[in-house]
Amino acid sequence: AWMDADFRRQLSARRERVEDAFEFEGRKVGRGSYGQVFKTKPRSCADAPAGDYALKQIEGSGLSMSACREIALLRELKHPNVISLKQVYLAHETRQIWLLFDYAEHDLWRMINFHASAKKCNSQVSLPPNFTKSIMHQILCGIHYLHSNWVLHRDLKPANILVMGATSPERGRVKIADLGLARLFHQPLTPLTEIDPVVVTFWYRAPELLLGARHYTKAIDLWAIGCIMAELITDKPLFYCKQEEDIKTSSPYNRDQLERIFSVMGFPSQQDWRDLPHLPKYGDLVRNFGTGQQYARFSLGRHMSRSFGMSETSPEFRLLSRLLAMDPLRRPSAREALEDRYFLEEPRPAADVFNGFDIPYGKRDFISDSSDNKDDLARQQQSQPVHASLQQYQQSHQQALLLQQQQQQLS
Ligand SMILES: Cc1ccc(-n2nc(C(C)(C)C)cc2NC(=O)NCCCN2CCOCC2)cc1
Repeated sequence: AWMDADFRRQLSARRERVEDAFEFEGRKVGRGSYGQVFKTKPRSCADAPAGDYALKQIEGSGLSMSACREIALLRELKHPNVISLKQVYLAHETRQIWLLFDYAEHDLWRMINFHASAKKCNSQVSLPPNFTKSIMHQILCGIHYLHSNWVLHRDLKPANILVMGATSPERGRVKIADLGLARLFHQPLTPLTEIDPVVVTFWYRAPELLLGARHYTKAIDLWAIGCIMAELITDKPLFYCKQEEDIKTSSPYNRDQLERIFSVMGFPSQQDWRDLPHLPKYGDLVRNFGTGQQYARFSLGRHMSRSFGMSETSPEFRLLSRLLAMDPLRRPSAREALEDRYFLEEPRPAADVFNGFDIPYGKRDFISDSSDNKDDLARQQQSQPVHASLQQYQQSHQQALLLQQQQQQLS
């Protein structure tokens, strides 16, 4: 061996083992094709500051391409709105790779589901008036940082927008992450189902990708941010489209998803999107949709005003319609979006998206090893039964109100 045995033994004896430094048995919060994630705290002997951490055990062994990319990428990036890699552990015996992150208790997927369920049971959950604006501002700050470092996200969706919990010093701060399928190739045409059987959603995919665009662009990330903004406002995925169980087609062209986009946005005319006819799947588009006359009366303004009473002249709507321009060349850059009037007028975006309000969401569930992957994943994506966390929230909220009244009587 190139390293003499005695020296190797010394190194191995001194190397900090992840299981010696952290306690994570039975505290798995995530699992997918990319690996598994545990919620953990440092043991007293570890030199990590107190607090919650996320330990990601990378799938497979040795320095796989995806492990290499994640480590190389994350160690270069440092921004308050981007997940930060704290430490890398290499377990030599098992050739396992562990990544240590600050733990994020919440994510937009679970938060939006919580509000959607609360609406269904007619329970009001009070949120600060600048909630959506604060989240949007921090997503755009994070994406502006990534794009200025020529990093494209490629898979922005609510599940990848994390928010720090009440016990974190960064309470209510957005952290952009990528929990999803560790894509082996960065071509948008790789059928994701080859990598992971979990059904992927196309709800956040820009129209040019669905029409065969061969390369990801910054504008593709901005489209997804527009979809997330609409979902924060309405608690519903804007381009919700039922998913076929197993997506057989490896083609990027997804007729149902395009149909949903057109029934919200209307059909793009020549002057709306000059380059449309040059896209690879334009032939399929014409074959399936003709001249799109049947969508003539649809528009985003009509959709948002009819279903959510949003005024087409409000700054909120104007930013949304800029982000959701069908022609990628007409979408704003992250910087241009941050300079939009929406962020300059009251109420201003806040550093803590909860603005000091009680955080109503439950903690992440731990997933056990017993049940098989699919159920796990379904349950893992389920938030804690809403009524439970809703009751907890209402009780703590009632107590807070009662306390406030007593204090007022006293003062
Ligand atoms: C192959 C691959 C996979 C992921 C990445 N990746 N990329 C990013 C961006 C946001 C910088 C683009 C973040 C990650 N990794 C990641 O979020 N990791 C998961 C962090 C786990 N959370 C930490 C906070 O608490 C909840 C769990 C890169 C390459």
